[in-house]
Amino acid sequence: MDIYKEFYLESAHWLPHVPDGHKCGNLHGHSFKVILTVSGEPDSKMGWIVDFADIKSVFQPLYDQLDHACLNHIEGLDNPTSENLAIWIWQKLKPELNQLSQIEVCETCTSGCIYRG
Ligand SMILES: Nc1nc2c(c(=O)[nH]1)N=C([C@H](O)[C@H](O)COP(=O)(O)OP(=O)(O)OP(=O)(O)O)CN2
Ligand SMILES: [Zn+2]
Repeated sequence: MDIYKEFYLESAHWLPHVPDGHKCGNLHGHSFKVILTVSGEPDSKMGWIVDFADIKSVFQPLYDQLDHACLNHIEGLDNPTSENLAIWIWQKLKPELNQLSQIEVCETCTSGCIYRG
């Protein structure tokens, strides 16, 4: 079974490797949506896989780093595509949240990526 928790980040970025004239080479902002999926079987007594609040707690330090920040200035995010952001979050979160199975990063309402490690 899968459960998920959504987070919303207001962050700025630019993409340093796009060709001259590409709009994403300019500093701009997104309301990023990050969806963390955790998989497993519900505990027989609690009836849940993990408390949603525990997912929130473990993501909070990363949220604090990413929200209202320029992503390019964060170590490891000098090229902050959706793909690289998903990998960055995975690498930081997986050791703390063993049942993490998927990270979805949406840059806009129509664009995003899904990473499963
Ligand atoms: N594979 C990827 N492609 C692009 C990424 C990315 O992270 N991975 N990022 C961008 C830009 O950050 C851009 O801001 C978002 O892209 P896009 O979907 O083109 O944004 P628009 O709102 O302009 O989309 P429209 O549907 O054209 O309005 C670019 N590509
Ligand atoms: Zn962008």
